[in-house]
Amino acid sequence: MTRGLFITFEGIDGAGKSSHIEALAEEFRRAGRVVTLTREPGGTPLAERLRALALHEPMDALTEALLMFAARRDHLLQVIEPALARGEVVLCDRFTDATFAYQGHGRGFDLEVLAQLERWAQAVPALPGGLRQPDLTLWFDLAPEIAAQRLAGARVPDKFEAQPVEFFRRVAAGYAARLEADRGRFARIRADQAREAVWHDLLQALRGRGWLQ
Ligand SMILES: Nc1ncnc2c1ncn2[C@@H]1O[C@H](COP(=O)(O)OP(=O)(O)OP(=O)(O)O)[C@@H](O)[C@H]1O
Ligand SMILES: Cc1cn([C@H]2C[C@H](O)[C@@H](COP(=O)(O)O)O2)c(=O)[nH]c1=O
Repeated sequence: MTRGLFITFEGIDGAGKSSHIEALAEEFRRAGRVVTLTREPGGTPLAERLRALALHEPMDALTEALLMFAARRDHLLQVIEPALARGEVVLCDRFTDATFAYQGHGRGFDLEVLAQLERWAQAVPALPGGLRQPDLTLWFDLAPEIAAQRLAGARVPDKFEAQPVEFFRRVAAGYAARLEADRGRFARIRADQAREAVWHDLLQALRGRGWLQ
């Protein structure tokens, strides 16, 4: 059976992830793969309810992190693991790198505690190493000032989108640190380019791994 693939999309709000995720799903379908397109926080009825709380209710950073990981555990067990077991391509708009970037670097919450929560929430005993991680993370790297311009007036901002540019500088630095710690898993996409160039680079990252022709 074809091996499942778990690909995550990451970046600050407004970096351009959603603009490309459906196109990549279509590209995989053209290549004969079944695709599960999903997002975090969310992806199951329970996780979507937790998302509504996390994105709109004021709370401290630990509560926020616990909600993210609770939503993730449900999503992993209900959606991601079954899809990977069926040999599907799972494209997920954000995953645990977002928790390290937003709750860790953005809010300043303890990275070691996040790492422990990650070990519990992503435990899949059948896997070598026992922990589910993405096969590839596409990091849309964009300056917070440009992202803010792109989002200005586009929609009513949620709790995170309403944060000042300094918050997103810390979040972006968090993503850069995650890439440095695990270079093999990440592809950095320069998101300040025109859409066509971003799409080209994204496809190259997939082709370079032999996952698309
Ligand atoms: N390469 C690009 N050049 C200019 N504008 C872009 C580009 N890519 C996306 N945009 C625009 O920027 C805005 C944000 O894009 P998009 O919603 O895809 O970002 P996102 O990373 O998914 O954001 P969020 O995480 O907040 O949902 C949209 O208005 C989109 O049309
Ligand atoms: C998974 C995850 C997400 N967030 C934040 C990041 C975004 O501001 C929102 C999700 O909105 P999107 O439009 O779907 O990108 O949630 C977070 O702070 N921590 C996380 O783990």
